[in-house]
Amino acid sequence: MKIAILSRNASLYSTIRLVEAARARGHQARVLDPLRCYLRIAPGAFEMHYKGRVLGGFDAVIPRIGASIAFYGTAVVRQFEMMGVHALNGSDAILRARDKLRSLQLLAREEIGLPTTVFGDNPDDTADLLAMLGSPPHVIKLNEGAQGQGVLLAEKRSAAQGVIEAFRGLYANFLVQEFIAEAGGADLRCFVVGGKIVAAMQRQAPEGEFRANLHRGGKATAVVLSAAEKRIAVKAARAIGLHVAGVDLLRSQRGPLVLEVNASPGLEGIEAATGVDVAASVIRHIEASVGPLPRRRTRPRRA
Ligand SMILES: Nc1ncnc2c1ncn2[C@@H]1O[C@H](COP(=O)(O)OP(=O)(O)OP(=O)(O)O)[C@@H](O)[C@H]1O
Ligand SMILES: [Mg+2]
Ligand SMILES: [Mg+2]
Repeated sequence: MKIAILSRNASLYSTIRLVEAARARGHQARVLDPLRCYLRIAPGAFEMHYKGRVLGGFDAVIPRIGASIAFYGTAVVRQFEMMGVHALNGSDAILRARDKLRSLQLLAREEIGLPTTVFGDNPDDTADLLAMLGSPPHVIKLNEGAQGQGVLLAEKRSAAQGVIEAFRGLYANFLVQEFIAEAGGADLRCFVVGGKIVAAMQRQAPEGEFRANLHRGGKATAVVLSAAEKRIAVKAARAIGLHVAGVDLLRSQRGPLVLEVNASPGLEGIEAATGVDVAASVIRHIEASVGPLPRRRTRPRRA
């Protein structure tokens, strides 16, 4: 197979590992900066160029689309899809995952456990909005944040109100959630590939911090998931429509709760903590999805 890896940085651990795993399994792999892919759209004809040259002949594309380039990056993934190239994660699913509010609505529809969440616009409604959630502490998070940035804990109602006012002043979209105190600053990152958990780690926040993200100083260890945790992680990835997903769970008194579903989960932390060759399982999944070669679609697939 000829596989395109859409990544802004060819020297990132995740990108390097995907290239290695693809080549080790006999495929061609090429890293493309999504912002250097440009598109031509005409009736029934989709074309893409890269740094002055025509791009073509790819069987599959692995999108690694960071939060800051979601609009452009998913347009490129969509163009690949229109050209009949198999996308590991589809453009629509990536956009769903990027929007935490939309993701939580989709998860709740499937009756998947999650921290109760509220969302509102008008300052006149803030008091009632917080009352809908129950007593503090509350977690306030930017709708499109990542790496724990823009996730805050408000111990008191007045603090929550202050943060909400500040976010509104910046025209930022944010959610307010119940704080799951019994998680004790730990979360579970479940790596789902093709409807199966291939690796899982527990991340523990450092002393005095409630966010378990590795970028916030969290420490990762391999973890054995319960049957219920496996089930909910796989179900959450499916509800968002992602073939590869990093599902974040909290262990709570009422069972596992999904925090979010990430469309481009990092490989470094999880491979280091678990010793699992996650990159190889991603490539194996693409092989199974694309099927035996040679086989090239010549007509655009319907969106
Ligand atoms: N409602 C909550 N109750 C308790 N802890 C929470 C809650 N929401 C978030 N956290 C903690 O904060 C961390 C970051 O939250 P979340 O995963 O929603 O944000 P993110 O910035 O998208 O993270 P990522 O880098 O994994 O994409 C979680 O991993 C968890 O440790
Ligand atoms: Mg996230
Ligand atoms: Mg997270």
